Amino acid sequence: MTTLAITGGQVLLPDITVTRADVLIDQDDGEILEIGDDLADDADETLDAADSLITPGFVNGHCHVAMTLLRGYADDKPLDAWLREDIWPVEAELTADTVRAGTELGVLEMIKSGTTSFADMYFFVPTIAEAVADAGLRARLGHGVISVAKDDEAAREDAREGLAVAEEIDGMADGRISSAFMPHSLTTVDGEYLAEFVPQARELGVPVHYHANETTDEVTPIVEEEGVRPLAYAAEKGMLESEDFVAHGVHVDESEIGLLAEAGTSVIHCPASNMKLASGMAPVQRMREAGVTVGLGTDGAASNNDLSMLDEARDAAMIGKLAADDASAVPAGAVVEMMTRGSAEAIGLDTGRLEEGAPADLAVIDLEEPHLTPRHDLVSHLAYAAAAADVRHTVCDGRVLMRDREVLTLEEDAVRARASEAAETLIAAAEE
Ligand SMILES: CSC[C@H]1O[C@@H](n2cnc3c(O)ncnc32)[C@H](O)[C@@H]1O
Ligand SMILES: [Zn+2]
Repeated sequence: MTTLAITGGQVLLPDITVTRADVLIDQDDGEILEIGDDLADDADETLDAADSLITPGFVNGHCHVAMTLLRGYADDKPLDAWLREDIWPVEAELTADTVRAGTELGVLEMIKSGTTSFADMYFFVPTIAEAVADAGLRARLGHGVISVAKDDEAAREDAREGLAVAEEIDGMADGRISSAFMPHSLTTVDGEYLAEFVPQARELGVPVHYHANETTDEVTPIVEEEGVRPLAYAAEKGMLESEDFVAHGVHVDESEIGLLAEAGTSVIHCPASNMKLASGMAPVQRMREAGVTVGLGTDGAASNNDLSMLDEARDAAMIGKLAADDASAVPAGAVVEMMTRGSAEAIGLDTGRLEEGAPADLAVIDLEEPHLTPRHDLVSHLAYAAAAADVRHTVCDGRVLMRDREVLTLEEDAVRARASEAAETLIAAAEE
C-alpha cells in the first residue's frame, strides 16, 4: 500500500464544520484511510496543507466541457437565439480533434479550480472519456441526443448513438468514468423518441440527464401542446426516476417541485448560466426545503464564462437570496454542501465528502491571502470569498493531479496552445 498524508490543514467535514486534522490516503485504492492528528509519520509521502483548508473536491453537476473552445465567442444573447444563431452552427463543425483540445482545456481549468468530478453532455464522447481518463478526473458522461431539424432516421440514429456510447464508456478508467443517457431537453427531442429510447436506457441501467425548465420558452410549448407542466410530461416519458438529474430547473412550479421530491430526481442549479442568458432565477431555497437534492453546475464555458465551482457557489448564494427575497436563504453552508455532496449525490457518484472510506477526491485551498483574512468562518470563505487561483493542490482517486499549482497530468502550455488553434480552426470552418 502506498500512502499520502495531507498535513497541517483545516478539514471540511461532511456536516460542513471545520476541524484541524491531517488526512491519510491509500493511493492504491484511492480511499481516505483516516482523518486525525499527526498522520505524517504513517505515510510514504506528504502534501503540505499548512494555512490551508482541505475540502472535498468540487463536483460540477452539469457541463459541456469542450465548449471552452467557444468561451467569449457569442455573448449577451438569450438561450434560444444563442444556440440557433451562434452555437449550433459552430458545433456542426466539431471533430474528435477539436473536442479533445477543448476537453483538455476544460479539465485543466477544472483541476486548477479544485474540481475533481463532473457530469458532461456533449458530442464525440469517447474522445472526451479518453481525455478525462488521462487527466485523472472522475466523470459521468453522455452523448447529447437532439431530434429537432433531423429526419426520422437521423433522429433514431442519434438516440441509438446515445445508448451505444453510454454502454461503451461506462466503467472506463478503473470506474472513474460512468455514463448516462442524455436527451438534450424536453423540447429538442420529440416525445416519440423519448418514449422509445428512455426505456432502453433503463435496460442498460444508466441514469437519464437532460435540460429542463430552463426558460419560459421551454415551458409554454409543452403546457400548450401536452396540457401538462414539463416535469409531469417528463414523468409520463419515464424520465423522473431517483437516479435521474435535470439541469437548470428554473421555471418549476410547486407541483413540479413536489414531483421532483417524490421521485427523488435531482436538480443541478446553474446560476451563472441562468443569469448570463437571463433565463431566470431557480427556486433553490424552495426546492431544498421540499427535500429535492440540488447540486451545482457551471454549464458550458460559453454561457458562464469559466468552469470554477467557487464562482458558482458564490453566484448560487447571491441569486438564491434574490430569488427568495430573503438574505437568509441559500446560506454559505448550503452552497458548500451543494458544490460537494449535493452534486455528487445528484449525478450518482460516491464522492463529495471527506471521511474514512470515502474516495480520496479533495482540493487544498491556500488561506494565506488578503481576501481570505481574517478567518472568522472558513465555510463563509469557501462560499463567498475563495477563488480558483487559491486552490493549491488537487487530488482525485488518491492521485495528486496538481501540486503547488503545477498540474501533473497535463502540459499546461501545450494544452492552451492546442485549444487556441482548435478554436480558430473551428470558427474558420463555420464561417466558410
Ligand atoms: C447535444 S450536446 C449539448 C448541447 O447543449 C448545448 N447547450 C449549452 N448550454 C446550454 C444551455 O444552457 N441550455 C441548453 N443547451 C445548452 C450545447 O451547445 C450542445 O449543443
Ligand atoms: Zn447545459
